[in-house]
Amino acid sequence: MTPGARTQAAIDLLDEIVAAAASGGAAADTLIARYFATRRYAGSKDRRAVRELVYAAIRQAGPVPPSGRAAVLAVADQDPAIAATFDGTGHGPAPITPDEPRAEGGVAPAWLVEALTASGLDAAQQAALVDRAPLDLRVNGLATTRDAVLEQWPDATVTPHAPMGIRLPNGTPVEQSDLYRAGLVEVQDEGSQLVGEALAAKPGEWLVDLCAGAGGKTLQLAAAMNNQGALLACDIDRARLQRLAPRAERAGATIIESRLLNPGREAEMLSDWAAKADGVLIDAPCSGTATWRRNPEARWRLTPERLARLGAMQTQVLDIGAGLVKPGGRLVYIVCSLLDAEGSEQVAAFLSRHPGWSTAPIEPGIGTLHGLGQRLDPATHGTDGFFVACLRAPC
Ligand SMILES: C[S@@+](CC[C@H](N)C(=O)[O-])C[C@H]1O[C@@H](n2cnc3c(N)ncnc32)[C@H](O)[C@@H]1O
Repeated sequence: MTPGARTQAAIDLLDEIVAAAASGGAAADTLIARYFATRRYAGSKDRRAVRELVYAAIRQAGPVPPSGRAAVLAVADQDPAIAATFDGTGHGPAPITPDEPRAEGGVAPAWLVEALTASGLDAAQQAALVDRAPLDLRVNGLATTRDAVLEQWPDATVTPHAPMGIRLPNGTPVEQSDLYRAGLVEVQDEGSQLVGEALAAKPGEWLVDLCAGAGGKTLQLAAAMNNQGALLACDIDRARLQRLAPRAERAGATIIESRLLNPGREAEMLSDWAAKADGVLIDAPCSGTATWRRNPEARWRLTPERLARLGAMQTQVLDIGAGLVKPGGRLVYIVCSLLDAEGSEQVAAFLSRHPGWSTAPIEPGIGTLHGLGQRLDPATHGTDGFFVACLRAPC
């Protein structure tokens, strides 16, 4: 592809991404993969260049841009090499005309910036939410040690905070490596590893991962439990939960039972675990405001109405989880969002609904104390952002 054709491809893709954000359609990564699946003439360098330009344009535009062209023009204003490709030749975009609209810059739409500011994030912390994320892996303690992996993977370095974390250069084809295939490592952001440790899982315990998804944190819990005890992984999303079994097999995690829950019937379907768990992990559905580094167009999809719906889901999973915890047991609540409405305020509301419950310290501490929990954020800790709180049931 010529440089101009690559720019036009980015514009076309951004038009699709903007439309998908408005209609709740496919994610940017999926749209990019589909686009190239039907354009075999595009080589790997073309694909990389188009992808980079698409993501640069997404990161640059705080509010939803009016068009793909406006989004790329905003990048071209900062990058003369991109601006030069608007020459109207071949398959390239038409020349830039005076006063063409540009995508508005910024971190996010104005209402979200306001909510982030009210949640205590300064301008630098907000800007870092749309930085590029590193490629972090968790070493599977059931199968090996971090030192052994570091020896076999010369490109890897240790992550600064998580005891089993390693970092690789972005773009490393992890899933094609022998170490990954043998179950010695899992892709997991360092922040996710740190908050997964907040439950302080121990061998022999009975634990529930209530919102297990594809099991990223379930596998971490199984490793911390050294495959001893009972570990129940639940979710209402069949497709996600189905991905756990092959991952568990690869990782050699043998104590996991997975259970698909019917929305609205969760407590009934978990009645055999009522008041039995030593600990419950709730990695709740949330807006993902603190993982924009990985899918920056998510900030174009969030609306106040969706945020309110997510809040109702968080309240619901917290109440379901509380019913599973034995007297004196613990519940760890996690969201990958830095909005107080999804974090500390949810915990405060939980405490007012559940007399006798209290917050408990997380040892060792994670990140920065914030409200009724602790927080990690990309600017301060170099990880994805998380809010995490530990709650103790009355005895
Ligand atoms: C943040 S994701 C979990 C990610 C996962 N823990 C991990 O580490 O990869 C939140 C999950 O909560 C699930 N969820 C939403 N409502 C639920 C409910 N009522 N009961 C159980 N899971 C629910 C969603 O399907 C989603 O998979």
